[in-house]
Amino acid sequence: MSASTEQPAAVETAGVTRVFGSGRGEVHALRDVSLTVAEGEFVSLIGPSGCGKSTLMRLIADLDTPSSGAITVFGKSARQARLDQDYGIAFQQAGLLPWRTVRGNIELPLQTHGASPARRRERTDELLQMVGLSDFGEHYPDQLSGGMQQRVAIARSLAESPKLLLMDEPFGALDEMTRERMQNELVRICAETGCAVVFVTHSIPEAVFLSDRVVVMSPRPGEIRDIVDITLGTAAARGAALREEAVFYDAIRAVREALHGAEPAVVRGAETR
Ligand SMILES: Nc1ncnc2c1ncn2[C@@H]1O[C@H](COP(=O)(O)OP(=O)(O)OP(=O)(O)O)[C@@H](O)[C@H]1O
Repeated sequence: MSASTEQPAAVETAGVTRVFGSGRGEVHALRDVSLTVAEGEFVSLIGPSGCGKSTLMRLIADLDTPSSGAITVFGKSARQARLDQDYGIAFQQAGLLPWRTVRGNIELPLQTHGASPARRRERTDELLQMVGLSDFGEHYPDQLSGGMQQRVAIARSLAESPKLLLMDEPFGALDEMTRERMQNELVRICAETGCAVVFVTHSIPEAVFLSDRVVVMSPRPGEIRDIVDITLGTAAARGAALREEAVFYDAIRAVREALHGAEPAVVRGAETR
């Protein structure tokens, strides 16, 4: 992906290691993680609790710095990509500004990039409808449930149709029906906008439904244990009916086997339902 004639990868991590603390308190969170996410590719990270998934996301988003190794985003340093706001972020904690209304939060990226008030209103209306919060535009984040706050954060991350989305368990606090609806929407949006996504989840079916590749990580220190190619076809083929099909279950089994390795161990923190 880094050849000069090709487009730079959406994300490239090369030998990324992150060690927290020092001496006896050292925690090796990630070891030698090399991963390339192509433009337009949907890649999920899955692995046991504490294996460094969020750490990797924070490093890509330049909210933290690797102990060694390098990260580029569209060929730029992680820092430059953050300053240029080259991607949308939806992380576990919604990260909304409590003093702005729901509408004000969703509009923020549009405002930063100088969209006109009319354009902002139109786009925000669209997004509010998409995440099922049309009646809550004038509410403040602390007036919403955790799942509603997450949906606001997802709407905000999509506001500018970015070429890259960094999503860390964005659907974790949603009820099952809303979660499936948001998954369907995300597949549609990715097909429409051609955006790349790096997506952290504990749910194997969710990873399989959404992804082109599922990156399976080992317990701490997190390393890439395996990468499973998911060949379920284009967005059009990934309709709700796919969830009932044998190929879907085959892909789930492949990821589960990669996650559990040789032994059928119970991997804490990874849901197989
Ligand atoms: N700022 C920090 N200081 C010290 N240790 C940290 C810090 N951030 C993360 N860690 C440690 O690094 C390891 C990886 O944490 P991380 O949150 O990335 O895991 P995760 O795979 O996202 O877990 P989960 O699936 O439970 O969300 C954990 O052992 C955690 O305690």
